[in-house]
Amino acid sequence: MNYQLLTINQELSTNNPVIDIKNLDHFFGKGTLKKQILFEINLTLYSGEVVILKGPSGSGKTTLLTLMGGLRSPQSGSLQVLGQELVAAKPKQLVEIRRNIGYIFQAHNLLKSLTARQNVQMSVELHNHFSASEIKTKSIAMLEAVGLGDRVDYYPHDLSGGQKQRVAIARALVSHPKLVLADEPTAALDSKSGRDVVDLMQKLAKEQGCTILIVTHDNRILDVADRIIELEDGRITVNS
Ligand SMILES: Nc1ncnc2c1ncn2[C@@H]1O[C@H](COP(=O)(O)OP(=O)(O)OP(=O)(O)O)[C@@H](O)[C@H]1O
Repeated sequence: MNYQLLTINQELSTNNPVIDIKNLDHFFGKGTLKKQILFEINLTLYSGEVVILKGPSGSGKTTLLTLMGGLRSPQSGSLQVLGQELVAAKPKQLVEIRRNIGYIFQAHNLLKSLTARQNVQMSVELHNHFSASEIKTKSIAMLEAVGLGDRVDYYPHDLSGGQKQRVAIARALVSHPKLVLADEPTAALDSKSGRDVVDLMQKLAKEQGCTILIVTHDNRILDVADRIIELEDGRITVNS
């Protein structure tokens, strides 16, 4: 046993929370229509982990994912993303945190009028420290990494569902975010394409050392996870 390596790995996983949530509640609606959706969520995600979030429809998975992604404002408790507190954060701070996160959704959300490369480039252009030629090179390299080196100039309508989702993965990972949030990334795909897509996400996440959280109903992909979290009626019931 290499104890030095073990210690380093332990330090890496315990010292680097990418997400740290404490006593988070969330409500929708106002007055008599006010309804609590999330209850006392406590959850820490560490650097380099692939985590699956599952649970019945309506249990609060997407709500939790959008809170972690700075896509809606958390109301109480504490939610830290990459060391930044999002409870009571200003809209500008949420925008800033979103730059450090890659998002992959069920519908790939590619822009129809842009080629695969241009769709990927858009995400790098948010980071203004790269030159135009660097951005182009990075985008092509990322499309090659997802197996679409021969499709860089194709428009979305000329790509299959699985290929479009691979472009979305390239777009999410091209700027090497520390966190990738994926909401039902395989829902619109057949089982083979779905499998390929999650295998690819896992491989790239491990190569880049980023944390990846996948919300899914798809029991066929559970084995890609280092950890599975289960939500039921807005509460975490499994964290293993
Ligand atoms: N913007 C909103 N306003 C009011 N209620 C909402 C809103 N968004 C979600 N809800 C409610 O919050 C609950 C949790 O929804 P959420 O989409 O987070 O669940 P989910 O586990 O992701 O479900 P699914 O697996 O069906 O996508 C549901 O009862 C839903 O109706």
